[in-house]
Amino acid sequence: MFYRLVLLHKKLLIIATLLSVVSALFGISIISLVNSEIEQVSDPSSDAIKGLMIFFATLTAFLTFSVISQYILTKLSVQIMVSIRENMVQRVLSTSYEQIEKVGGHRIFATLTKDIEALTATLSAVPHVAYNLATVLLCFAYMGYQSWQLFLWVGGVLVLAMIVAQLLMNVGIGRFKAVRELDDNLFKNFRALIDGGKELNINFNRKRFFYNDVVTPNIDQIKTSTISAHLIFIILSNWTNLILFLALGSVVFASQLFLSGIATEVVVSFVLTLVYLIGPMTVLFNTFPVVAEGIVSSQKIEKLQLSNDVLFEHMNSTVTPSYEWTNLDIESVGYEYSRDDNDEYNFSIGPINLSVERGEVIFLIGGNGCGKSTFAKVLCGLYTPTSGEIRLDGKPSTLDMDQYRCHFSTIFSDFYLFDQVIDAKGILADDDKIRKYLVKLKLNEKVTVQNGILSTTELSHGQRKRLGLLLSYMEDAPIYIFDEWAADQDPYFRNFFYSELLTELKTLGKTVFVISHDEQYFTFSDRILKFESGQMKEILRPSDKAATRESVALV
Ligand SMILES: Nc1ncnc2c1ncn2[C@@H]1O[C@H](COP(=O)(O)OP(=O)(O)OP(=O)(O)O)[C@@H](O)[C@H]1O
Repeated sequence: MFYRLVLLHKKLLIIATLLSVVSALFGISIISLVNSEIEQVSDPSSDAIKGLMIFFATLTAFLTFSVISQYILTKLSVQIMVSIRENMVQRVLSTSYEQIEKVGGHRIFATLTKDIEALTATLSAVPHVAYNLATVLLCFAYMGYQSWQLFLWVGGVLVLAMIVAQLLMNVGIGRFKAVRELDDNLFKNFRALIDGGKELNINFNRKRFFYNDVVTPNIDQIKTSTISAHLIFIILSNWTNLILFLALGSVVFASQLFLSGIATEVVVSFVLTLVYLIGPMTVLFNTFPVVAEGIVSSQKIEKLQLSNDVLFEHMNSTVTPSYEWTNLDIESVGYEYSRDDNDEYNFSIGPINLSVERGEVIFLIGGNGCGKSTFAKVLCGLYTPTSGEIRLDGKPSTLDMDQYRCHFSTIFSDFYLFDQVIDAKGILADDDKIRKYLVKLKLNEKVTVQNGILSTTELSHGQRKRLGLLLSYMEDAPIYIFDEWAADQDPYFRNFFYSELLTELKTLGKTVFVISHDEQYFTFSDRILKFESGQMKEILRPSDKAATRESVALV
């Protein structure tokens, strides 16, 4: 990812780096100029005015190129941040629901906040590193040009420093990795803090336990690990500073003790260059922790196994369902939840065989945990079958999942309510049509709509579900899945759902799957599929004359 993002911005990066090199060249020229002026201090024939003018001209050029390159670098940082954000949102959107569920929302959330920030900081540091590295390399070249013997001496000291620095860097990265793992847990706790607000507020003992025994130890661990990680980089930074001074001292002493043939001007020039180098070298050393955190974040992002399919060309087109479909065939379909290392048991459904025709109203029934919702998620393409095949008019669902999924509109029990109402074309729906359904669902006194945007979604649970129904209705999909929609509705709306809405949808030619425990309404189904421990069998409806004893004991 790191490499890909650098490539994406290579043009600006190259321009910024080239300007940085030019600016660094002017920096070196200033040193060289000062150096030659020192040599002429005792020479009365020297033209100091001319020297001064060149000095100011060089200063101006140095300032101009520095400002321009820094401006481009800042622009680059912002662009990098924008593209990391876009890239991550695209990757999450391209990732299957299955994988997101498996990874866990808190980890994705931690990545969307923490890792994006860390990666942005690292990538933004790349040009600064390039700028300072260019300065350092040019200074080295300048020193090498002045005296290769003295340069070898300085180089040896610096290589030694770099080997130790690399070892320290590896330890630091390891410690940042440990911190990052703890951060995942912190985000999980943050989520509990918000989502569990009711439970925490009502029960003081839980609140105390959550604070003292869950959150505080987590935060303390992060504190200790972060300090220990930064300690490594403090040691690293001081070590490299020390080495620079050591190089400075060694130039002075080595030129006296071992390399006595070297001219004083050359030694002075080396000292001046090394002093000048303290600035760029300090910047480079200070970016070590930033780079380390970026590396850890980049590895963390890859570990989430988000989709790399971020080619969103088709984002500009709409997928359209076939309203005239005739056959939905579910052939030997099975699904098994993937097992975690600490899972002793994992649930599976199937093999399921079923053939559905357009316009059928099918009830899915069975006790808690028998696999109804799991089947519904497989049916609408949120989960990919682990065995068997689903075909719509003979076309396997896996050929084009987005195309297949667009045939469904769903309301699961943990549904999310968007405040933008969109129609079948994926554009904001017509206000008058929305208002008609707000009235029908008795929400018109609570919610208004303007340009397809609902005024509020802050409603009671039952009302929110009704609003969910409105959104689903406006999507105008050929197939609907309602997962215990009526469970928390009052008798009026429960009756409305089974006796009016289902009939209306059927009349419109829609196919409806209803997960239900409401036995008294089973007569509104065309077919009933009963689930038991992941297995499905079709049973007769209670109203059927030929009903068997089994059809009476439905759940
Ligand atoms: N995300 C998941 N990861 C792993 N296993 C899961 C997951 N969701 C559900 N399960 C397993 O699948 C089983 C069936 O769950 P499912 O939600 O399909 O039941 P259900 O029939 O819809 O139940 P209910 O009537 O209570 O809604 C659960 O008992 C659980 O063991």
